[in-house]
Amino acid sequence: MDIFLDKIFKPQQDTVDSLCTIDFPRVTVDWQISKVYKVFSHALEYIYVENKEGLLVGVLDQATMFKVQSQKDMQKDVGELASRVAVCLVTGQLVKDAVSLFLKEKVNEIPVIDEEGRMIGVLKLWSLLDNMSSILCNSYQEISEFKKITATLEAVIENPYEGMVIVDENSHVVMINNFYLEALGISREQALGRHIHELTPQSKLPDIIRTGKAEFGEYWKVGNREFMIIRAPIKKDGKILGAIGKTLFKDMGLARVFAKKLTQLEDDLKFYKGELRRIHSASYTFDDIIGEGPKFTATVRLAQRAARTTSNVLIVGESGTGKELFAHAIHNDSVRCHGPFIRVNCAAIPEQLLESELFGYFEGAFTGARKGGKPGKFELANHGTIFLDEIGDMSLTMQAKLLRVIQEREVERIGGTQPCKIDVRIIAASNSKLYTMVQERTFRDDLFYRLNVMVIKLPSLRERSDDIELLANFLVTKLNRKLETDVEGISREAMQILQSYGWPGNVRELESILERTMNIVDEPVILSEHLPARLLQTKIDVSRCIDANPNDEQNKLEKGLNIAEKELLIDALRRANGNKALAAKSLGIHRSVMYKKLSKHGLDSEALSLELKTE
Ligand SMILES: Nc1ncnc2c1ncn2[C@@H]1O[C@H](COP(=O)(O)OP(=O)(O)OP(=O)(O)O)[C@@H](O)[C@H]1O
Repeated sequence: MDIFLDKIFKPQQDTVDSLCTIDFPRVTVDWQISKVYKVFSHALEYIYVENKEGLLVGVLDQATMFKVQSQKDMQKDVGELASRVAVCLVTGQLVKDAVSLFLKEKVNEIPVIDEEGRMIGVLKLWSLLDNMSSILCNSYQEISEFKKITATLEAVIENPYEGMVIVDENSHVVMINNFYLEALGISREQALGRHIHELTPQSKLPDIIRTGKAEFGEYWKVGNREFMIIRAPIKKDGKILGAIGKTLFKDMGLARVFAKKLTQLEDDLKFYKGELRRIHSASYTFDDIIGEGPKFTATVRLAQRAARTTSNVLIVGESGTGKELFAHAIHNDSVRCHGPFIRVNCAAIPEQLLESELFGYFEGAFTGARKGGKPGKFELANHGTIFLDEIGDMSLTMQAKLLRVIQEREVERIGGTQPCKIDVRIIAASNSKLYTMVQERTFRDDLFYRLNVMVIKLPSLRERSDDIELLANFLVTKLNRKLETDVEGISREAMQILQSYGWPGNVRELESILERTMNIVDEPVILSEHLPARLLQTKIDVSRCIDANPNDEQNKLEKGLNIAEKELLIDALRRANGNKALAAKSLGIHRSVMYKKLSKHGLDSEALSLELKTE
């Protein structure tokens, strides 16, 4: 203790002198101390404030009753208490129940902190009432805590981008930030403690206190500044303690930018929702299905009947015969037309992924499982239709799982424990091999019979060559839209070639040949020579072009020879890997003759490379 005394207590005469005037306001005592003082005055407390050097620098009001009568006494008194002052000054903490040797009283010491948080002195207090001093010390501790919270709150409120005002239950301002003060054009002193209507007559905070209901996104104008604001009641245990008013944006300019971004986001969302709906919806109806032959129209009628039932449907047919087109049309003609249409190509999805694609999975179900999990196609198709294309390519294990889904009408995500009920109609499609597969036991017969409730067999294009002209003309119109071309039609001769071809790829092949031809023709009409050589080959083989129309005035022999010549040229070039000199040699003609003939048949390098590629 002596060490502290030596270090800290160095009485100075002039300081002690000045104390005699008891110039209290010279000491910066923050509001907490003022509050403590108020309590003291009732309790007949004696209070004085020492500075860091341990000297008295002020005595609080009623404490003028303090027993210090002379400068000498004062010095003595201060000296007596200096030991505890030292402890307090060093630690900066409250010292409770210290015993004053001089006064023979219990003394409490509270550090005096200035507005910048520096400790400028120590407040000594001792009570004539025994426990009063410690009660006051406890209040001091609580007040200190409160001060810390207030400081944090003030830091939060002092947001340079938002205005904020807090009123008590009587609508008197208890807190207000600089932004708000600036907007109002007044100082903090002018605002604190005043009724909010004195600052902003139009404020609705009193209404918020009355109703207890918050208001969001309200428009508020102060001076020439406009804001969007929210007003909300401050409640504790159901009781309204006050209200808060807060601007949402620094100004309306920002609000407008925000609103614009929001609108943009909403538009994007609408677009993506639309896209998703489009992806998950069926695009075609029965009106898009072209064909007038009796066999084909009977098939369409059967499909229309199937659409109106709730049964599963199996569509069989060669590749490109329109199985998916029919599935779309059936869905769109069914009661589920407003539900999703989900397509799964069982052949395109690797075996190990098919299960998770169809049934989905939970997060962490397996390595690489997406965060949050993923719904399966069956879940996505709920209340709609799932189209299982190429179902014959599904493994026996998956077939068993699919059968369970069909029977139980529920799916269980991988990694899950609870199956989920689904309401999905299945349309499956396969090429005609499915029957053979059942016989060979590579396709489960029980599943086959579950799917085989309504069977739509689509004829190949060969079987309905009477529809080729109609289809080809329909496809030219469709492709003109897609390619932005103006092809007017197909010449009679070219049409005859199309009709005599075998079409192993069915309508899809017809569509792709027309697309490719339309991309290269300059003439308004597709002529026979525009068609790929493999179609011409068929024509020569069957010699139908020449025999087709006996009334044709043109030289049929010459035409046939022309076609044969073109085909021979292409064939020779293909064998020579496109090398014209070699091809000419193999045909026994001069290279210049070869060039002339290529030009005669419109086989410039672009057309030629297409021809060579197609085979
Ligand atoms: N009757 C038709 N009328 C109009 N377009 C058709 C017709 N049949 C098929 N198409 C068209 O032919 C193309 C192939 O049809 P789709 O994909 O439906 O055949 P698919 O039998 O499902 O083929 P795959 O078995 O290879 O999946 C599509 O562009 C489709 O629009």
